Amino acid sequence: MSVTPEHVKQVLAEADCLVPREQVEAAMDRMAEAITGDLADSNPLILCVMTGGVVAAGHLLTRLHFPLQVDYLHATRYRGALTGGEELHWLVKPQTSLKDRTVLVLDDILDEGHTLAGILEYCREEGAGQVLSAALVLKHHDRRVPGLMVDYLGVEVEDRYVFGYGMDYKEYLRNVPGIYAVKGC
Ligand SMILES: O=P(O)(O)OC[C@H]1O[C@H](OP(=O)(O)OP(=O)(O)O)[C@H](O)[C@@H]1O
Ligand code: HPA
Repeated sequence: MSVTPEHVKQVLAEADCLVPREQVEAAMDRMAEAITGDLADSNPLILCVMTGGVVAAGHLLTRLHFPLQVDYLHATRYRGALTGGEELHWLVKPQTSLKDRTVLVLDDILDEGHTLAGILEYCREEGAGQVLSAALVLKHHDRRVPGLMVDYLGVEVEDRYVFGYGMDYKEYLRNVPGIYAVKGC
């Protein structure tokens, strides 16, 4: 089926809500508290992983009340599809130097982890002093890159294709204020 606005509306209407808005907001409160406890005195650079990370970043940043800088990168392996390819495509690299910085990589979802693994490797190669990571959502399955986990996590979801709070369904539905699973996926 082609992706028309009508199709997108139907996908949303038929989707299952896995995590309602209030629970996502509460999870972000907890993440912000943990990040503040660890990083408030480290002048961190927060790296938003575009495009999916933009919503989590927007919500989380206003909960962090200490000096920090923000930059972004765009690395993608799904490129609008529901399954990811092998290769990580770097579309934009951060403009701020990572050398000796405490870097916090912030993304919407940790799924199989190839995206995050590639980004963490890049940050270390660029000379970051400390590299930490945060994801709003962790998908529960056993296909993740062995040993990979984020330092700060919002919520866990079952092994289904999810959208909302930055996560897309065929590049749509990132703006949905809740975490939903596509019917049948
Ligand atoms: O853990 P993984 O299986 O590697 O998947 C997680 C990544 O996939 C999504 O990005 P995507 O490539 O879809 O790009 P987008 O953010 O522009 O949608 C998501 O935003 C994460 O960055
Ligand atoms: O379930 C997902 N939804 C949206 N984007 C994603 N990127 C990896 N997994 C997912």
